[in-house]
Amino acid sequence: MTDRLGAPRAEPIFERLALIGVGLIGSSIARAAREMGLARTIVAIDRDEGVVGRVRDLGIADEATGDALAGVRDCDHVILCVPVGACGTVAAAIRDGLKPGAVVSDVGSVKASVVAQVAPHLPEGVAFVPAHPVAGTEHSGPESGFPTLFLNRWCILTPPEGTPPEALERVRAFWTAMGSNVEIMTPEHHDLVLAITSHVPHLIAYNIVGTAADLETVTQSEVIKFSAGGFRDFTRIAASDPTMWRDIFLHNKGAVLEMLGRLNEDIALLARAIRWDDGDALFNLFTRTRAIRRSIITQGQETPEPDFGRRRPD
Ligand SMILES: NC(=O)c1ccc[n+]([C@@H]2O[C@H](COP(=O)([O-])OP(=O)(O)OC[C@H]3O[C@@H](n4cnc5c(N)ncnc54)[C@H](O)[C@@H]3O)[C@@H](O)[C@H]2O)c1
Ligand SMILES: O=C(O)C(=O)C[C@]1(C(=O)O)C=C[C@@H](O)C=C1
Repeated sequence: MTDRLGAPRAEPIFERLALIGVGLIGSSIARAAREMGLARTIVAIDRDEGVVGRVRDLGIADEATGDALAGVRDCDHVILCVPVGACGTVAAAIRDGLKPGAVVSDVGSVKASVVAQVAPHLPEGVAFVPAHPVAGTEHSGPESGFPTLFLNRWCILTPPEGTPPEALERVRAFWTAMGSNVEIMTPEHHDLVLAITSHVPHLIAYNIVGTAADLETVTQSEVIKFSAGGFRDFTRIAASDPTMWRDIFLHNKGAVLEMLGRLNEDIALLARAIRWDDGDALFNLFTRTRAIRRSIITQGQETPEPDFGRRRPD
């Protein structure tokens, strides 16, 4: 048995792993953990009985249940893979089932709010190591997951002060074995960085697709007919799960509004450059942004198309 980096793995990192919420991320973890032998037993938990049935049919976990309290019993690693707005409710529901020494984590796209929601519910002796795999697609549900999702992607950990080092190391080893590069930062810093690199870009995509669809002179059919290049890329992002993204914006309000303020100022500058024929200003900005795109590809954070190994084809 080897991990994603090819290192031999003798023993699982966890005995019993519970994944609560078995959609894109939860099912990808199940597949990767199973493939690499990171847990002896994988328990899949979802409040949607339809999802529980599909997880059983897919055979991606050893056990599948709709009962979170019973599902987490005896688990030494419990990962919340639900929308960020549901993390507090789930933590309260599993509290009495968590065994001493268990390590609780999550995969939420927002960190400060998740820490505030979850930490108060965790009993003494249970460690909390929040995580955010910066990897995903616009698809949802257990069928959309795949084991290489986290390969060469960042996973950001935001451990609260006083987290037992052993718990942190086990979570780090778990994500490293799935192929991620692990970085540690505070929840607040995470939320600020992700506001500009992930959250605001999604808001822009939702906005541009919504505006185009609303335009009276551009009919819906023309939007579909002519959506070839840039607009089509926006529609991929704007197809992302509405519940997940509603929760992200409501739970990272401060940082998103701060970045939007900055963005509005910069858009006003671009409008001014266009109005006054300031070609140099436009050319200089576009040259800088092209260099950023190229450096992202060089660092392996984006794979040139086609790449059906990481991202499912449309
Ligand atoms: N999709 C991405 O690109 C991506 C990337 C990184 C992190 N995340 C984060 O991962 C989490 C899950 O996202 P996803 O894309 O896997 O979502 P998803 O919609 O594919 O799956 C979420 C699952 O959670 C279940 N669920 C919801 N509330 C629940 C509850 N109270 N108890 C038990 N199950 C519940 C749903 O039934 C669903 O099966 C979110 O917090 C999101 O912010 C998503
Ligand atoms: O690639 C995509 O479709 C994504 O939206 C993935 C993406 C991102 O913005 O990069 C979305 C949200 C997650 O928290 C992490 C990753």
